[in-house]
Amino acid sequence: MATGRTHRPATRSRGIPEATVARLPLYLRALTALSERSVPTVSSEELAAAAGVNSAKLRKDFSYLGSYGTRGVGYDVEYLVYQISRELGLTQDWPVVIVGIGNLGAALANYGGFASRGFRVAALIDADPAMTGRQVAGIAVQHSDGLEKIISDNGVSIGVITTPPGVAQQVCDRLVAAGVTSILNFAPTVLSVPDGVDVRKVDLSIELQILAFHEQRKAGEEAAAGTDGGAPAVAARGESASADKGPDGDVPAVMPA
Ligand SMILES: NC(=O)c1ccc[n+]([C@@H]2O[C@H](COP(=O)([O-])OP(=O)(O)OC[C@H]3O[C@@H](n4cnc5c(N)ncnc54)[C@H](O)[C@@H]3O)[C@@H](O)[C@H]2O)c1
Repeated sequence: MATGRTHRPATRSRGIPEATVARLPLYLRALTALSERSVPTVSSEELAAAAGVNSAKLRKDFSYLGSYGTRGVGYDVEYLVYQISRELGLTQDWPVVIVGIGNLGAALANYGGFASRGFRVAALIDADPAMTGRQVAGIAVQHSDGLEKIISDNGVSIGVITTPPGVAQQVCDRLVAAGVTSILNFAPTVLSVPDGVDVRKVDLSIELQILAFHEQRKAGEEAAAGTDGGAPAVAARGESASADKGPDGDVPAVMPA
C-alpha cells in the first residue's frame, strides 16, 4: 500500500533516503518531549522506543545526519532537535494555504500544532461565496477567484487540499500554476502533478482498512492458537511494522503509530 507518494527519487540529492526523511518527524516528536522535560541526553534504545522505531534503524538514520552520539552517553537532545529541524527545513517559517474550508479544512485551520512546528496558515480559500469573509480560526476566508494572487502575495509553496474529490485536480492545477510545489491532499483522489511537485496523500479510511486487516489476522491467529496450543501472534505485528513502507520505500503521510 502506498497512501503517501512523492514524485521524487527514493534518495534525495543530499543522500538522505526518503524513508529516513519520513522517520525524522517521529524522532523530532520524541526529542521535543524529552527537551520539554529538560532531559539532556538520550540513548539510541530509549529514543528508538519513544519514536516506535528499531534502534539499529535509528542509528543508521542519524548517521545520514552526521550524528553518531557518544558511547556511554548517547545523543545530545537539544543538538539533535536542532539538526533534525534544520534537515526538515523547520528552522524557517512555511506559509501554508488550505483550500476547501468545510468540516475538514476548518478543523485543520483550527489545529494549533502547525504553528509550533514552523507552519503558518497564511490563507484559507473556499469557492463558496457565502464563506468569503467568514472567520475560521481567526482568519478571514478568501474566495478562490483570488487563489493565484493569494499564493504569490504570501510566497506560499505548500498547499493543503480539503475540497470535494471532483474538484481536487482542478484546484491542484491552479495551485501548481500559481507556484505551489508541495501539496498535502486529503481528497480521495489521485492527483497528477508535473515533475518537481511533491504530493503527500492522507487517507484515514485507508489507514483504518489496514488496521482492520491486522485485526482480522490477529483474530485468526488467536483462533488458531486456541486449537494448536498457542503460538504468539508475532507475525501480525511484524507485518504491521513493515506496512509503513510502499514498494519503493515511500511512507504514508500518516505514519502508523
Ligand atoms: N483524508 C481523510 O482522511 C479525509 C477525512 C475526511 C474527509 N476527507 C475528504 O476531505 C474533503 C473535504 O471533506 P469535508 O467533510 O470537509 O467536506 P465539506 O463539504 O464540508 O467541505 C468542502 C469545502 O470545499 C469547498 N469547495 C468546493 N469546491 C471548491 C473549489 N473548487 N475551490 C475551493 N473550495 C471548494 C466547499 O465550498 C466546502 O466548503 C473531501 O474530499 C473528503 O472526502 C478526507
